[in-house]
Amino acid sequence: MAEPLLTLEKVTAGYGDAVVLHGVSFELPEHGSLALLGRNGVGKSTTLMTIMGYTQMRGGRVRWRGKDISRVPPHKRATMGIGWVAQEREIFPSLSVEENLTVAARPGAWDLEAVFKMFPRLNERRRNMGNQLSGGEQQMLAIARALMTNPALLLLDEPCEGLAPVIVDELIAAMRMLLDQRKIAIILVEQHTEIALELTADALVLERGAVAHAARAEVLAKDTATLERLVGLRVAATP
Ligand SMILES: Nc1ncnc2c1ncn2[C@@H]1O[C@H](COP(=O)(O)OP(=O)(O)OP(=O)(O)O)[C@@H](O)[C@H]1O
Repeated sequence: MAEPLLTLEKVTAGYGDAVVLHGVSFELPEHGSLALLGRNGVGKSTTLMTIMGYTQMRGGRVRWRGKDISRVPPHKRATMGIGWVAQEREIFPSLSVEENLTVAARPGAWDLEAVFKMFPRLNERRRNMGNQLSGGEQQMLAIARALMTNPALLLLDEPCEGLAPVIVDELIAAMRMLLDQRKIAIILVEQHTEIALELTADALVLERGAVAHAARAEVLAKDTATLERLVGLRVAATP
């Protein structure tokens, strides 16, 4: 079998003395897609931050294409092909849209033309400063900027949070396009459970920093009992 793109092996990690993740294990294949679900505070963002190298590992391993990267610093992981879109978006306020995009760009299929094709709004706003953008435009810019690094894996932390439904639809369309192209792997943390499960191939539900359930996304989407128990939402079953 082909080597997974990313492997977490019994990862225990947290912040200083606070241990948040307790033995988290999963694999993601090249071009795979995984929804990371669970109630507030169960460790979803911490899992993404651990993959990026921003937390303190207490045990276990993070492997990238088989190589142990547990001690590799975040900037090196970025150059290896891991792109992270933080919940806070972290747009540079005093740089233009175009400057925000080119500042971390690396050669590859994703260039200005490609990201503007995916997000035409950003093209219209290319000379605007980061602080002149709406929340939705900032989120598009954050995703586009991560794509400009031409990652093999994109970590998306609640990209639809707090955005108007019309913008959420645009973001969903963009994520679907990304996944359909099957040139990139995605881990998606999303409160909108139905959206996440519709987009991704696989799903993982965390509870108190541990994996409570793993399933194909289409199977979990119909498993309302598990969703109600572990995600806490009353989710309508997909027919
Ligand atoms: N920088 C930090 N320092 C210390 N503790 C933190 C830090 N960030 C998060 N935590 C703690 O880690 C735990 C897991 O938080 P995390 O943000 O990973 O959860 P989450 O599942 O992403 O939830 P949410 O949907 O609320 O973001 C929480 O108890 C939180 O208080």
